[in-house]
This record gives sequence, structure tokens and C-alpha cells, in this order.
Amino acid sequence: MQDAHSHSAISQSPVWQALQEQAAQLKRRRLADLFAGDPQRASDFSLELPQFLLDFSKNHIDRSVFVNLLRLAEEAGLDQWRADLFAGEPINVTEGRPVLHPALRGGLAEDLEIGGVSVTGGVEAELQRLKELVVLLHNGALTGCSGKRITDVVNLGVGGSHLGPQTAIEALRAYRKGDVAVHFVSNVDGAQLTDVLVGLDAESTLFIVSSKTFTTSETMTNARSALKWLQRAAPDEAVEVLLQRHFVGVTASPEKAQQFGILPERTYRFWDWVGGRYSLWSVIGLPIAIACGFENFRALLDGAADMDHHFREAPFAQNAPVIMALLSVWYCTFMGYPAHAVLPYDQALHMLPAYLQQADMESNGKSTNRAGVEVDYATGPLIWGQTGINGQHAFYQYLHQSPEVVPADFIGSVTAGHDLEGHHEILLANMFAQSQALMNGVDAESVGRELAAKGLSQEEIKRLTPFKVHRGGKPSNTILLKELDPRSLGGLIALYEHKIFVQGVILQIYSFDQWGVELGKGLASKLEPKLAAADLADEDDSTAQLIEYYRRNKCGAVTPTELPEVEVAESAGEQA
Ligand SMILES: O=P(O)(O)OC[C@H]1O[C@](O)(CO)[C@@H](O)[C@@H]1O
Repeated sequence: MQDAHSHSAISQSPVWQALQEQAAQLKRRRLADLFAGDPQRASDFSLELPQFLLDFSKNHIDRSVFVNLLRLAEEAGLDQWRADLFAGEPINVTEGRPVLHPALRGGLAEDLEIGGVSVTGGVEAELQRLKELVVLLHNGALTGCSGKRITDVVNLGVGGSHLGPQTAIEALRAYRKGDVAVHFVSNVDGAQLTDVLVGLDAESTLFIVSSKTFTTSETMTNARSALKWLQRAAPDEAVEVLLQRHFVGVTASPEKAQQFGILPERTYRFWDWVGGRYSLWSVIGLPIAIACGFENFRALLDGAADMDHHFREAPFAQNAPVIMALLSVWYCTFMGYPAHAVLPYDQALHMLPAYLQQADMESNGKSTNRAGVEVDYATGPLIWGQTGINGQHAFYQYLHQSPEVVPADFIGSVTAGHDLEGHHEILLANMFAQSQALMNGVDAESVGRELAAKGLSQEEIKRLTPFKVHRGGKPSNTILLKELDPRSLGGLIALYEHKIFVQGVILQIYSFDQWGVELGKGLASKLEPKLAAADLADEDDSTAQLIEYYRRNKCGAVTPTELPEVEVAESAGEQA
């Protein structure tokens, strides 16, 4: 498979050089002028898919740049990489695995076999098991040790084993089903677990230990503390029984879940060919199915499969993930804008920026190309953002008047997710206004006219004008969904997933490993025992000083628990 891909440095290609020159020219062109000189621009630089309109006309490109960006995708061998992704080739080369999250949602053109087993068959079988669990929970048939019905489920997981499910549940707040409450604990900071447990009854609480590797220290620590909490509530109950009745495991390492004490029939599996940050479509999505019902979870998968189909089939020039990826490469790599804002004008999407931070930055925050050589260009951008209206009253000042340019994605829905009158029009008007203001800005002449109309003196106008000028020229995409429902949410998330993949292909980096998170993990487990005692001579002066300060100032010792530790085999350094 590798031979099918060229390792020649893309940054040496003529189209790369051409784009570099164009970037310098385009920086001097006003976005408003690009519209003025091209009456078809808005419609030609837009794409209407069944679930949404993508308007990418407010970007700092002209037709010739767009053509060159499409050439760059060809030059990068995107066609072949895309085919290899869907064919299950081991494109996660550094981990020697295929990348098959589309298979989890019916997104492959044809079924595949891995180790002689049908991928689609395995996925469907696991989904059916998940559905049965959801039905049991919704029917009140799942009970804890004391026979009480399970009413609360706590997902213990971090990163991809947390962000996808919670983002989707928040987004689908209008699609809740059943009366089982779902809670999330991702942080090893015990404050989070404590806060969640405070309101819960141990007899009716079920924990989902959600971890691809089942070795992530934060998640396993939370799982052990959850077990101790159950033990405190039912001191006469055997630990094994508590584990069997109050724990579910969701993992690509089922044997580790069972070592922990979770029943095989309560262990739901996925596979190492699903990256942690791409796993919400797998049994990792169990909390979504519990909170919103299995049918809505299925609709989410269907929406993602629609996007897989679009990405697989559409020519690059009409391919939403390809276009968004090319624009991102254009800004980050050619224009030199290192950040990208995600701005949902939909409260339900409030977690989307955090979700995309992991999806994008853990995938493309790399500086070694596929040939193992350090790149000489910027790779993926810093992704940040929050709901647009809250952002407007916080950091939009920076977007409008800082010398930096931060390209942005505005995301909203035509249909409101509530029935309060008058709110949605204000929300959408703000979204449209912000992208317009960022694009056009306001020049000194217009500011002067506005101030004169308010009756200010010439002297005051002269003094105030420089502060009120907005340079404009700040680019954005707008994704306008018809409605935020399970299907369109699936499509939206898959759109970004494929965008991230395309960016990696073009920039010649491997998007599906995450070696960069390992170093810190290893050091944390080495330093943890040193917080209590031990010689700090091996540590750098700053770290030693911090630990010494901690030792001197910590109030009392950590309360030792009288409850027995549950033996859990942890193996470090596994990749999720
Ligand atoms: O699901 P696991 O194995 O607990 O891993 C959790 C997260 O940790 C990471 O490996 C690194 O932070 C992510 O890629 C992953 O989503």
C-alpha cells in the first residue's frame, strides 16, 4: 500500500510554490473587492447538501487560488488516500492499523474482513448488544445489587471516551428519551467525581468505564473510587457483585475490563482500528443511546454515513470536507494564520469547540512528515472557540480589531431547538452580522460619517476615528443546518472528521496516532510517588521546587481509605 503514496515533499511542488505567491497577493486584496469583481461568487463558493448549506464565499481566495488548492489535493494523492481509508488499508502507519471509523456507521462502500471476520457484521452485532442494554435500562429492568432500578448512569472516561458522547448528548437535548439520567466524569480531579456522586443513590447508579485501552490512569482511578463509593454504601456486599451489577465496560481491550471484574456480558467492545477521538460512533456512544434512545443514536450514525458517502463520491471541487480542509491549509500553512475559531450559534452545540479541539489538534498537531522528516511549514491550526453569542461578549473584540487574523467557522440552524418567540431571529441575525462585520470591517471614512451624524465635532471625530476603524478582511465559513437533529449532527461531526483527514494527507503527516500525549503521561506516573517523598535530585530545579513547595504546604495527608484496593492490571504507554 505504501508504494501507492509518494513521499516526495509536497512543499517542493510547483503548485505549492504558486500558492505561496498567491498568498502574498491575496493578503493585499479586500474581501469586499473579491465579491465586487465576481457576481457569482456567493453561489459558486457555496455548497448545498441535504442537511446544510456551506457558504465558503467569505474566504480570502479567488477562483485561481481555489483551482490551485484543488490541484494541491491532487498533487498530495488525496484520491488514493481516500480510497485507502475506505478500503481498510493500514493508513495509520506508525501504529500499523487501518482507520475504519466509517465502518461503525455504515459508511463503507463494501464490507471488509479483518482476520477473516466481517467488519460490518461485528459492528452490527455489538450495536445490537448495546441496544438490548438500552432497552433494559429504559424499561427499568436493569437493577443494582439491592434490586433497585438503575436510574443514573455515570460515564467514566476521558478524551475520546468522553467528549464525543457528551457533545452529542448536549447537542441532542431536544431528543432525550427515557428517564435514565446520564452524568460524565472525565477529570481525575476528585472534585468532579465527588460533585457527581453527591446527588446520586449508590443502589440505583451504574458506572460505564469507558476506555479504549482500559489503562488510562485518570479513568481507572475514577473507576476504583466509584467502586469504593459503592462499597461504602453497601459494606456487606461482595466487591465482585458490586462490579458485576453496577459496572459496564466499553473498551477495545475486553480482557482488561474482565480483569477489573466487569462481566463479559456487560463488556461492550470496539476495535483498535477506531481511534479514540473517532470513537463516538462505536459502543463509546452508549451514553448517547441511553440519553437519546437507540433510534436517535442510529440516526446519528446514518447522518455520518451520509457524509462518508458524500466525501467518498463527490469531486473535490464540490466536496465539503475537502473544501474546508483546503481552506484550513490555505490559512494555516500559506497565509500564516495559526488559529481557527469554531463559533456555534446554537447553545446545544456548546461543547463542539472542545470536541473539535481533540479531533483536530490531537490528529494534526504534528511536525514530522510521513517520511520521518521535520516539516518546514505550519501544520494543523490551534482550534478554539465557544458559543458565538457568549464569545461576542468576551473575545470577539480580538477577532475584530486585533492585528491577528483568525479564520472562523460560524455554525447555526434555520430551525430553533426551542419554542421561545423572538430568540432565534436575534441569534441568527447576530451570526450573519458577525461574519459580515469581520469580512467588511468599517473604514475611517464611514466611521467619520457615523460620528458626524451623531453630532460630534470635527476634533472629536478625528480623535475617535482610529479607535473605531475595523480593518475587516477576516475570513469565515458559515455552516447553516436546516435543523440540528441526530442525522444532521452525525453529518456535521463526520464533515469535520474527514476535513481533518484531508488536511493531514495534504500536509503529509499521519493524523491517526498521538505520540505527543505519551511523554507527559509517562512523566506524571514517575512524579506521582515523588509528591509524597523520595529524592528530587534527578528532577530539574523548577520541578523540584514545585514539588518541595507542595510538600511543605499540603494540609494533612490524603485520607487513607479503609477499603481494599481493587487489583487492576495497568499497562502504560498503550495508544488510544
Ligand atoms: O479511551 P482511553 O484509552 O482511556 O484513552 C482516552 C484518551 O487518551 C488519549 O489516548 C490521549 O489523551 C486519547 O487519544 C484518548 O481519546
